[in-house]
Amino acid sequence: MSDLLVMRGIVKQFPGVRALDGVDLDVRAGEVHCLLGQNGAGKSTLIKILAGAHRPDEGTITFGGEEVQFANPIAAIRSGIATIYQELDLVAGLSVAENIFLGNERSSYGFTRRNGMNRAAAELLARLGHGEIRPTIEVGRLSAAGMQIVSMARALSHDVRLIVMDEPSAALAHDEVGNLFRVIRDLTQEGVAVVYISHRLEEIREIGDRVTVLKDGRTAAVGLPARDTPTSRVVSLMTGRDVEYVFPPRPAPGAHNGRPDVLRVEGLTVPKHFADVSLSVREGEIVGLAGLVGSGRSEIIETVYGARRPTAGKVMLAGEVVRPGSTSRAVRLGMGLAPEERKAQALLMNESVGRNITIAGLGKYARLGWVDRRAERETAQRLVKTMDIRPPDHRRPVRTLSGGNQQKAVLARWLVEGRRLLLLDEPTRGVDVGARAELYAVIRQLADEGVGVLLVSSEVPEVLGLADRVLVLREGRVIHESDARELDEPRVLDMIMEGSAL
Ligand SMILES: Nc1ncnc2c1ncn2[C@@H]1O[C@H](COP(=O)(O)OP(=O)(O)OP(=O)(O)O)[C@@H](O)[C@H]1O
Repeated sequence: MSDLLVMRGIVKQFPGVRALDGVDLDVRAGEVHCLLGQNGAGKSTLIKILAGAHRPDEGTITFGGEEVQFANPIAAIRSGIATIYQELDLVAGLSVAENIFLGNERSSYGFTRRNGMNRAAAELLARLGHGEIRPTIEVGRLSAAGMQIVSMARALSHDVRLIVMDEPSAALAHDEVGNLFRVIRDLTQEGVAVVYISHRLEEIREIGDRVTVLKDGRTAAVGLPARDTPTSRVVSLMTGRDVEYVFPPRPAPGAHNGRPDVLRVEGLTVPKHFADVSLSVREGEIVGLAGLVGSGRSEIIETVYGARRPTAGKVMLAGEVVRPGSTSRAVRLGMGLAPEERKAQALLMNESVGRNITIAGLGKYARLGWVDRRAERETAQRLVKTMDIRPPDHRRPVRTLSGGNQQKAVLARWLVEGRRLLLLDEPTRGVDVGARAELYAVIRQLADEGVGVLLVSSEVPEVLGLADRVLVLREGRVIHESDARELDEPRVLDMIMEGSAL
């Protein structure tokens, strides 16, 4: 099979960082080519070059046998390359059909009537196996999975031959990932090539044909067979070390019995999201919530934090009632929340990495109205090192960091001492395998120091591997609670999926 895309010697320099230092990539028509690498390895930069969002400083790109240069994203998509980013660039207030044909020349003069556009949109959605999505509804009303399908329909509206997907499964629930894979397989059957970025290695094995590994802006391996390359080899190419998902050792079962509750939640109800949820987290204990997207898991965490008002029930932190609707009181009482939508909810994009880390504890560095800059700086430096944030410079604007490194900055914020309870919503989303292991170790160490942790993750192995105790949620209710060691992945999937099959 001939190569559809050939990238050779791609170099991209940012101020102070050589993000790409001579990268090669070959992609064949009809294959799923996975792009792997640690946070900051250069994956996003490489695909932004393909998408026409960045210009390379050096190197060549050949697409369909011709050398190409993309001046802007429209040029890339018109040549047949579409990119689907994690933060989908859809306009919430426009309809599905309007979004699909946004920026497409067919939208301005191709359709004489709105009906024509809606019909064409319906055809594309049906081709993706999602004929149930109505072209006329507002995109903002769809689920994350639905929006992703609309983005793909938009790509297909341009007759693309290559679709680049940046961590498409990160925002999806387990069953939705299955749907996505079906859509990808149908597309590759038609000869469309897919470049697929993910930090979940088991997915790569399932959907990938070949793998290219980036490390520190260089190609560590080109086009390895996805199914026949041992995971240990892929991981050592990425990290230069032999690590896999390693969970830190846990205290023996029952070790937390008799210790005081940091968090107590009784009969908590937020209509339409969850009902009558009771749970507790003891000092030093990690409690995991397992459930599908939409099971109420993130909403429970937000309500505990005071960001949502329950209609019934109460939340107590170390014996004190947390008043609903007051997140500042929750923070004062010693809660920390790392929310799921980190960029929108948590990061000050134009501020430095250091300030983003120390912001929650700023009161600590202020004396008589002066901020103790040295103490603030030392804390920032220490946490940048602990979390292995790259590049290791706390003065950089956080917006120039790769996605995974931004993630680590948000989590680092809550490692500033003095927290009694950490609420972690998808703490490792977008974080590479090497950093995951470090993050797990940091979370366990905090617990060993007495902090209580309430953890939400879509990755069942993560909940089972890290937590001491697990609560399984289905449709807003707790349907099971036990020691994590008594459960295995198939059993938990069975419990959480049962409801979705109804
Ligand atoms: N606009 C920018 N200005 C300065 N540096 C940047 C910019 N964009 C990216 N970088 C740097 O380039 C390097 C590569 O980042 P990139 O986003 O490509 O990594 P990535 O492999 O996609 O990581 P992740 O898995 O975390 O998404 C990082 O060191 C990052 O900090």
